[in-house]
Amino acid sequence: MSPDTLDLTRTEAAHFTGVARAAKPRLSIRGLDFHYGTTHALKDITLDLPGNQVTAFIGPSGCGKSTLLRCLNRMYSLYPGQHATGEILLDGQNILAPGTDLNALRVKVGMVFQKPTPFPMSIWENIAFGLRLAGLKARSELDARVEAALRGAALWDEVKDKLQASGLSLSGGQQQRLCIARTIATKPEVILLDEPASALDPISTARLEETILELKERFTIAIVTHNMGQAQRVSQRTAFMYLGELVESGETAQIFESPRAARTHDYVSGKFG
Ligand SMILES: Nc1ncnc2c1ncn2[C@@H]1O[C@H](COP(=O)(O)OP(=O)(O)OP(=O)(O)O)[C@@H](O)[C@H]1O
Repeated sequence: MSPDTLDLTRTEAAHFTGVARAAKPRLSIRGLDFHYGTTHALKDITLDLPGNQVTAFIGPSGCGKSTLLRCLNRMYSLYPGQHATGEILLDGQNILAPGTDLNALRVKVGMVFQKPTPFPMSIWENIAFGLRLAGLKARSELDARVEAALRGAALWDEVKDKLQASGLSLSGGQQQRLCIARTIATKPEVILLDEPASALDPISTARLEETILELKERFTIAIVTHNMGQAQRVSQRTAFMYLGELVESGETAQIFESPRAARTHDYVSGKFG
């Protein structure tokens, strides 16, 4: 179901999909279509992600949440046969345009995956690795940036006395915060989180959610989550998707308390999932 099928005016439709309300978008998605070969996975998605806010992508399995996230840093470009059309504007530049510098894009738009993926190296090296690739060499500067990243990911106090221990020796929740530290070390503008707590216990999940709320002060964040409580706790805006379409988006409280579309209501109230 799209706003068109509800017979809305263009202004109402813009309001309905959150385009009119989102102040100062950091990312603007316009008319995005995505294909895996012949599978049409995203259909005419238009959505703004405002800066310094968390936007949650929710919807039933297979609706296209992860695909939408993977468009935002062109992750799909690594795979043959996957193809996006439309526009995704970051700082006014269409990142889907041919000739986009994908390495530079992925520094600006960092990503954290479902399962923690620390490199098999020390905690310090996990973070210094990307900084070195970005050209940093001085040990004192690397130390300072490693510490700042670990503090930003709320991990410093737990690891400051064992920076040379393997990243793989940390708990699952700590590993996920290490991956966040690795991502923020290179100072991205946007952080993409693909079900980052799905492999974590409740205490680690709560810690991660606190970290996400702290990070939004400095970054623009998009999170895919199946957990409706989590979407309400960490996000300021929510986009509900169904069968590759964006059904509606808006402030999180509005989506959960007074959704406009019947299908959104049914999903957030647990009638299907
Ligand atoms: N590599 C792929 N090749 C072909 N089709 C794919 C591929 N990845 C995903 N799809 C299809 O694209 C659609 C959207 O998938 P996507 O993974 O984005 O959904 P999702 O909402 O993130 O689902 P889930 O909540 O189960 O992770 C689905 O129909 C899926 O089968």
